[in-house]
Amino acid sequence: MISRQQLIDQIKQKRSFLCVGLDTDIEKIPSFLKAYPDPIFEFNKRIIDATQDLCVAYKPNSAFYEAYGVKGLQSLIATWEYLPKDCLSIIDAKRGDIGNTSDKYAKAFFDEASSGMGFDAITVTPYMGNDSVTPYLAYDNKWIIILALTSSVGSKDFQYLTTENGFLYETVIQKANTWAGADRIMYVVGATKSTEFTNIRKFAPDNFLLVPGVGAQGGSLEDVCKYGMNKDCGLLVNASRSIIYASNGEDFADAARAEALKMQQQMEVELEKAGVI
Ligand SMILES: O=C(O)c1cc(=O)[nH]c(=O)n1[C@@H]1O[C@H](COP(=O)(O)O)[C@@H](O)[C@H]1O
Repeated sequence: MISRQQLIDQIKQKRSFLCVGLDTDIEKIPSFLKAYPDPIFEFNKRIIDATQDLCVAYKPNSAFYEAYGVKGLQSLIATWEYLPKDCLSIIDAKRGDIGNTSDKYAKAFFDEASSGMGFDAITVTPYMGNDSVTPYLAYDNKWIIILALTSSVGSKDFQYLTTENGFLYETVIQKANTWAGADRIMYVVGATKSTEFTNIRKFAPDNFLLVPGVGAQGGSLEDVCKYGMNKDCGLLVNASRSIIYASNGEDFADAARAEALKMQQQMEVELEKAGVI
């Protein structure tokens, strides 16, 4: 379990707010790993070993594991067990359902004694409202990360619809702020929406924002920091494909490290610029 203050301390210590996304695709990992009993875990293990001093969070995306049934879940559990305990562990599951079902999702990803996994945080969709989110908050010291303004092209379909309180994504943030504080809730805001960050900070001045969309999706780290960084940093910037598939040869872990280092160095500059470190 990582508290808000511990996360801030980690960011200052590692001079990084990088989240490495473990979207591990059996079709994309180097073929020599297929000789191992659990190639997906073997890949993740080497990526984690190569990057853990450069990042403060890891985010396995559940779809990449669920796609392979029981074996995929075993790889996910083994990966969770291997994650360094000083890093925030985020399961990117994007769940949302009625209360008694959310209870089971929360148990699946938070309750180690039940499922073998005890992630620190989960991504959730807010569409079903308060009772779909409360079951996760019943777990002390765990985080929920609510989809607010996503990096996807389809974000315009619903998230920019106007309500009496402004855009729908603004209403989502205002409402979710009444469910718990910045010590329990983060919001997902896509890096591809960097100019919107100023607006988002009006509604979520203190919350950490999980920011996917740099790297493969083309978002700008500099712009995200310019418009979205707060006095505690307040950002976790995720990169998945650009780091983990930097090479598909035997040097993949070194190549991942080089990419992560490049991002960490840019982050250090931004943290200094903003006076966080
Ligand atoms: O919740 C997310 O993490 C997420 C939200 C969003 O708006 N956009 C987005 O890309 N993501 C996730 O962030 C990761 C981005 O991966 P890369 O584009 O490879 O860096 C994937 O796991 C996506 O599912």
